[in-house]
Amino acid sequence: MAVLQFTLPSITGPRHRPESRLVRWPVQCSTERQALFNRIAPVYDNLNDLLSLGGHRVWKRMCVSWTGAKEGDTVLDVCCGSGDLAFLLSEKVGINGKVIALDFSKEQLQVAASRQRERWVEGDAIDLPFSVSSFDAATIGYGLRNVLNRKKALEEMHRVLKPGSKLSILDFNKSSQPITSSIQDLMIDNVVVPVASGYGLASEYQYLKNSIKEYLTGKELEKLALEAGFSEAEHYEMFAGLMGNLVAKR
Ligand SMILES: C/C(=C\Cc1cc(O)c2ccccc2c1O)CCC[C@H](C)CCC[C@H](C)CCCC(C)C
Ligand SMILES: C[S@@+](CC[C@H](N)C(=O)[O-])C[C@H]1O[C@@H](n2cnc3c(N)ncnc32)[C@H](O)[C@@H]1O
Repeated sequence: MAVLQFTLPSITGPRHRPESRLVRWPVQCSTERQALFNRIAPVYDNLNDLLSLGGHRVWKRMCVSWTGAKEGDTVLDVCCGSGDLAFLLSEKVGINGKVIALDFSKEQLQVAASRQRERWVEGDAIDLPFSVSSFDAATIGYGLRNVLNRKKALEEMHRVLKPGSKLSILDFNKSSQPITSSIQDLMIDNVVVPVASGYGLASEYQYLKNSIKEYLTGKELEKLALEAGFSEAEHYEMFAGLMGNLVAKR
């Protein structure tokens, strides 16, 4: 059985930040969001492992499995961040396949590029620099919620996918069950944000909570995917409804 190991990164970063660096809600513009993910890039992976006790790696494996990606495929990971999903996709497509990973955060891409050889592209999810029907599968993990124009991003992913291929969208689940929503809030308010504040990132992780509140439910995501042109869309809840994954067919 794999032993989960967490390297507790040294607590770095300014404990007190000038007012101008605090993240205000709503984070209305793309540049502010870009800056937020640039700031959290150095500790992003370690905090995800620590705060989810490694659980996010299971949820990401499920996301990739739902794409149906196989040996030799050419696949895309949008909002790739530090590259977790891209690495899992490269396991699926093998040496004969190709993984392209896109993000608009330079810092996140630098972390990813330091880890593996995938093709890393700096770009915007709402204006993908790829031709029509380029990919056999695509993922977007914990990304769509952070994109301002979500429908445009879905339309772009639809455009670059081959007919019949799948898009797998992993994110927090905006639950319609009050108890689930309360547990999510409790974890974020009492664990996630306090731990992040030790790294001077309290307001960045408070943004996380606000963005989940502003996100779409599973049913709303299914509807938006169909409106964006996908022929089928099915949302699956995971981990007692705290996480969710939408699988959309081109
Ligand atoms: C990989 C995960 C979150 C990625 C992520 C997404 C965002 O939009 C952010 C925005 C701003 C700052 C950070 C992020 C961000 O990290 C999911 C796992 C990591 C979560 C931070 C922890 C979630 C904890 C669960 C709500 C409950 C876990 C219970 C149990 C201990 C496993
Ligand atoms: C929470 S991280 C998710 C990273 C990775 N997919 C994972 O599962 O850990 C969200 C990522 O989306 C990127 N992002 C947000 N909006 C974007 C956009 N419009 N275009 C490209 N990347 C974007 C951020 O820079 C960040 O790296």
